[in-house]
Amino acid sequence: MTEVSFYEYSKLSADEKSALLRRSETDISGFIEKVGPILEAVRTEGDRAVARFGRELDKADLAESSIKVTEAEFDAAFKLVEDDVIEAIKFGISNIRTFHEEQKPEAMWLKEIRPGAFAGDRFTPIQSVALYVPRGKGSFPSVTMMTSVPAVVAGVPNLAIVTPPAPDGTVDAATLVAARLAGVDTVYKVGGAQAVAAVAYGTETIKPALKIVGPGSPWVVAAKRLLSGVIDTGLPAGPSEAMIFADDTVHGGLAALDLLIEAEHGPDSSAYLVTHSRRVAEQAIAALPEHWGRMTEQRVGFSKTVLTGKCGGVVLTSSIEESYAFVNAYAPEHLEILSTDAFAHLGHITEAAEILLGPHTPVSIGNFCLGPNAVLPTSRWARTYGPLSVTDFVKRSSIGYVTAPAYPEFAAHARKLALYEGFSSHANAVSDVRDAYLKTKG
Ligand SMILES: NC(=O)c1ccc[n+]([C@@H]2O[C@H](COP(=O)([O-])OP(=O)(O)OC[C@H]3O[C@@H](n4cnc5c(N)ncnc54)[C@H](O)[C@@H]3O)[C@@H](O)[C@H]2O)c1
Ligand SMILES: N[C@H](CO)Cc1c[nH]c[nH+]1
Ligand SMILES: [Zn+2]
Repeated sequence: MTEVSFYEYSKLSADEKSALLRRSETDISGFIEKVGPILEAVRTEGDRAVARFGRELDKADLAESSIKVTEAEFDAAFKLVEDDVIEAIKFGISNIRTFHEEQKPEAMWLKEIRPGAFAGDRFTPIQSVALYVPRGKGSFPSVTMMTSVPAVVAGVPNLAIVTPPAPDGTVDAATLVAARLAGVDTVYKVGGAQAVAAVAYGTETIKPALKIVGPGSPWVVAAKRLLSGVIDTGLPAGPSEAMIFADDTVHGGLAALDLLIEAEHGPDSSAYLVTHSRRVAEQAIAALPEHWGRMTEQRVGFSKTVLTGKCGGVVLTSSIEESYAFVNAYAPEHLEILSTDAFAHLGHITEAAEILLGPHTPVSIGNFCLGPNAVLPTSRWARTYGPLSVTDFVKRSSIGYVTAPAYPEFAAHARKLALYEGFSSHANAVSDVRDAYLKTKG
């Protein structure tokens, strides 16, 4: 008999309520301590350390000379992956591309701020970005699509995927298929903390990048934290998490089915069902054993750990308003609104990285092929970050242009403020000294 964690929200103390908001990743100090030497080894030894950690940590048959995936390996991958999986990858890439092309900002906008004075923004691609594709407790062609497509749409000229090698020294074949179909040709066989260090510092084989994006295990999260002064580490995407919000218009068994989606990623996942309907809560708990009967042993193990532990379970609230409040306080990575009138709830939810509406939009569809990005902020970072997007692959420069007729008014105001702040060169540059130069050509 599996005891799923069950909470009656209104009966919890303030401390118990805040404990529900915790993720397994909240304390990664243990990982930080252990990744320090890995990062230092990669910095000082380069490829030698990358190959050694591949052998030690991934148990991979990896030599320094085989860190970079070859053309022949790409070609072989297309033969290994079944046609219907390749079709599904193409379907996903097509939708993800449509979504991200829509999202791409205009290359430049300019507004006439005052007559004769213009200002705006220009967006240009980041020159090099590394895409982390996990491979520990699963392989992730979907993460390859979700990171590669927006990067290609943004026009990043130097893209490279880093992903852990399998014991036979290969990269997951579907990941290679997805990479090539999305338009990324460089893949390095390196994962975990050593991957973050390799792209931050560069090695003999691996080119350094300005930024790394993509989700990963706490080893990856810890390395990103330590190297955030060396490389831009993008949005914080750690162990997967989801919240299923259900009102009283759906069957609890459906809620349980979807609760298991993200709970099966690993023992460090987080997954809650929140509902004000006791019927839904009870149906969900009762349905879990049948759903577990259709899952692999490994995934049953992971999801049981999550749903019987401190980062998952069923939360019964005393009202729908209390459910909204819990969702917003939790700020989940993925949120499903299970209701026959899902749009009615949407306005009440402000803190969630991805909001999927109605019984036909399970997290699985969002994860693989709907179009929006499934690389999302975890650990309550949805309160300040959004999903990975095209804008993560570009940087913004502001543009300004003041014409001669508009200049005097701006100069007068700028000079006053410069003098007030005590900056004499700032003030001189908008004084009669400039006027004199402007009147002469040399
Ligand atoms: N937020 C998102 O968008 C999103 C998407 C997909 C997956 N995820 C999450 O990403 C994570 C992927 O984790 P994973 O483990 O499957 O793959 P991973 O590639 O992130 O981690 C595996 C790597 O960790 C390193 N490692 C493992 N044990 C180690 C040890 N003892 N010492 C040092 N390094 C060690 C190894 O180098 C290994 O290659 C999961 O938590 C999953 O939930 C998140
Ligand atoms: N749920 C993950 C993001 O948290 C994405 C994913 C890919 N494959 C399966 N799931
Ligand atoms: Zn998932």
